[in-house]
Amino acid sequence: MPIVTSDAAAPPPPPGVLVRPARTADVRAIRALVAPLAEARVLLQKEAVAYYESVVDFVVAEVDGRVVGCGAVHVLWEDLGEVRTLAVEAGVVGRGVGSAILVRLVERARELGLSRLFCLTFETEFFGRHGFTAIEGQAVEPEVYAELLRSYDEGVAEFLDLERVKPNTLGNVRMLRVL
Ligand SMILES: CC(=O)SCCNC(=O)CCNC(=O)[C@H](O)C(C)(C)COP(=O)(O)OP(=O)(O)OC[C@H]1O[C@@H](n2cnc3c(N)ncnc32)[C@H](O)[C@@H]1OP(=O)(O)O
Repeated sequence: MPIVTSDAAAPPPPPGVLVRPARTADVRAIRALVAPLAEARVLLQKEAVAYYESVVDFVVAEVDGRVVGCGAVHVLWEDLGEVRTLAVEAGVVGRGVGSAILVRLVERARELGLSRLFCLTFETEFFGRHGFTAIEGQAVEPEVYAELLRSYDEGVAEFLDLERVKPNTLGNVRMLRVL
């Protein structure tokens, strides 16, 4: 399957939708978006402090001044990042908000100098339309894998597919996009 390396075919953000970097004051809204999805085990459950610590990773989508979606790109290694916590309010799905967030995250990944983006998801069609393809096995060399094992981040444990987190990731697909 060919790897998509451009967003030329990506739809523009829908009218009235503003995608912007998150601020600390958005953390409450981000947590409210994530809560039901974490409850349903679609997204990883995290403590409030983890959102403040990673707020610079996040963008939010705003409609009429209200946050209706969020997403983050987390750097894993020199060339590699992970799309995390992509969520759109249930009443707004299917209107292009998720795509607008993901397009912005890909842009952000490129600005950071990343050349590959990983994600772990049930939404394989959505990510597939954005150039991600399913991968088997690890996305990093054994030397980098060994370095990443030193991380305390639960998301990194899931990226590494460690035995202890496998119950959390059951049914998720590992996907990668070359930027
Ligand atoms: C790495 C991770 O974070 S994995 C976790 C991913 N998040 C989740 O699973 C949480 C629950 N799901 C969600 O929050 C959302 O469904 C998301 C984030 C997956 C997608 O967000 P949405 O705003 O619905 O995305 P968007 O509207 O851009 O695209 C969804 C579908 O709607 C359709 N669509 C897009 N724009 C429009 C539009 N303007 N009008 C009608 N339909 C549209 C597209 O065909 C698309 O189909 P696809 O999913 O087969 O590609």
